[in-house]
Amino acid sequence: MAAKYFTVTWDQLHRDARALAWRLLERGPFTGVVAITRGGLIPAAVIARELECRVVETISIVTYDEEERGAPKVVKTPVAAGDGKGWLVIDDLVDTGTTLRVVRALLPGAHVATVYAKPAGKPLVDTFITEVSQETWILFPWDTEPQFIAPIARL
Ligand SMILES: O=P(O)(O)OC[C@H]1O[C@H](OP(=O)(O)OP(=O)(O)O)[C@H](O)[C@@H]1O
Ligand SMILES: O=c1[nH]c(=O)c2nc[nH]c2[nH]1
Ligand SMILES: [Mg+2]
Repeated sequence: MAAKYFTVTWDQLHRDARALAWRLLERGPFTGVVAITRGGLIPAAVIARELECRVVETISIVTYDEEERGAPKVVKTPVAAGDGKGWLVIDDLVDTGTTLRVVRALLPGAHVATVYAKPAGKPLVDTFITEVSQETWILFPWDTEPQFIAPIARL
């Protein structure tokens, strides 16, 4: 269990992904976007829309089983992105940097961006929007659902 949780709603994710697109505008234009699946798919769709980029590729690295980290496994490589030069790589977050280390080795020329970043992974990212502490677990809207909670007075 993480020490703290940072809950992200669909609205907030959309707003933060658009803020990232604003920041990336001056770093482009890009030949295409590579989404790191699965977490990078939604921010990549928002950013590709804002940057008017129609070419979207995917790379799939499996590193976590829920909050448990394992050895990173590449289960899909991008077909069209070459060494990444001129391409924009998007992920939802960087935590330890394990996933991005693998991605950077495969696409050394790419510009790498995430919406959220934790301190240990920050050096692996070229552009990000919001930093949270290393002990915080980010809860994304696709992993959560609203539920009843007890009144504060009863906790
Ligand atoms: O910096 P790291 O310590 O490598 O952690 C960050 C990665 O972990 C999560 O992906 P996950 O492996 O859970 O797969 P998913 O995107 O398919 O959920 C997240 O989406 C990042 O890709
Ligand atoms: O949903 C997630 N939240 C996180 O904080 C995290 N770190 C690695 N992988 C993660 N997945
Ligand atoms: Mg991921």
